[in-house]
Amino acid sequence: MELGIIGLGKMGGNMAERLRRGGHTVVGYDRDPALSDVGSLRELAERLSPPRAVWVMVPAGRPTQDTINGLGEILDEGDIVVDGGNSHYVDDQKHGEELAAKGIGFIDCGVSGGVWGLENGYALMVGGEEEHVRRLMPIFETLKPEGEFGFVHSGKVGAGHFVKMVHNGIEYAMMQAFGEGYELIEASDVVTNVPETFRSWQEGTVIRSWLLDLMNRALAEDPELDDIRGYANDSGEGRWTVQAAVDHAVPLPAISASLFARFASRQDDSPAMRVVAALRNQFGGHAVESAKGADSPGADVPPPAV
Ligand SMILES: NC(=O)c1ccc[n+]([C@@H]2O[C@H](COP(=O)([O-])OP(=O)(O)OC[C@H]3O[C@@H](n4cnc5c(N)ncnc54)[C@H](O)[C@@H]3O)[C@@H](O)[C@H]2O)c1
Ligand SMILES: O=C(O)[C@H](O)[C@@H](O)[C@H](O)[C@H](O)COP(=O)(O)O
Repeated sequence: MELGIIGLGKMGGNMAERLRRGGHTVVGYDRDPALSDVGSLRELAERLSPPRAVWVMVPAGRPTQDTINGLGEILDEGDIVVDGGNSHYVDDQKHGEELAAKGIGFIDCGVSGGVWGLENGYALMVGGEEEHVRRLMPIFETLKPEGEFGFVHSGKVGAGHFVKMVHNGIEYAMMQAFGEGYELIEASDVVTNVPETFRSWQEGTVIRSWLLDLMNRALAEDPELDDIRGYANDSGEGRWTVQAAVDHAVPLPAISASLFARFASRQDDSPAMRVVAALRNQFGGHAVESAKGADSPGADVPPPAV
């Protein structure tokens, strides 16, 4: 079938390629003219035959909002917009209502698989009306991995991005667990072959997984991960997961801790731990380390024996 794709970066570019390989006709628009097939959103719409389907694959927030506003002006009744970016599910409900007022359908689609999706397929988590999802099925079939799994129509508008958000929350906690296990094994004086240990876990263990495979790939490239600073960014999904947990009063200790660990990774020094150190010093005379490097007067006590 015909599809317009807006945003031809790491994800949209590969998705367009996978769809073309699958026999679909794709017209792509990107604000970067070097990537774009057409010069404007309007030209993209004109190149498609009605009823049209347009897939938005740009960063969440303002770029997605602007694109959906633009499409709302250009598309006609009966057309469908899919938001495949990592948008917040609460934005979907607004986008769905705005487009529905013009007779334009809206589907939110959480996409997983990263830059590997071109070859492996993309896991798709879809929210929207049954009739709209059915129309886009040829596209979903080509994008998803081969086989039984990798596609779900999770519910109404917002459901796709809600489950993608939770998927990413789980992703945060799993990565954090691998990271903490790595740090502890590295700290031990009995384990001498750290990369080999992680490699061995790829088969037979309870924790074998794609993330573990990717960790081994990274360790094969840089066995001590010396070239990477321990600084982890986030693009919103973990925060939204924790916010949703608060809204639903659902305890999420592991995912919350993994989100906060990322925030901690961005600090050169911890104001909170300066307070802890200052208070230990105040009540117990315990030594503090000077920000300038020298120890303060006062002897620390060893931790109690266990
Ligand atoms: N990278 C991943 O692993 C991954 C996986 C799943 C979902 N996502 C989501 O997919 C979306 C795209 O991610 P990406 O990794 O391809 O990002 P990217 O930065 O590689 O590509 C984004 C593209 O969108 C274009 N763009 C930005 N604003 C635009 C606008 N207003 N109009 C037209 N084009 C515009 C940029 O020029 C760029 O080419 C994001 O929402 C992201 O969160 C990313
Ligand atoms: O399932 C996936 O393919 C990834 O989760 C993907 O969505 C992306 O890599 C995240 O945007 C990273 O999210 P953070 O920037 O929040 O780590």
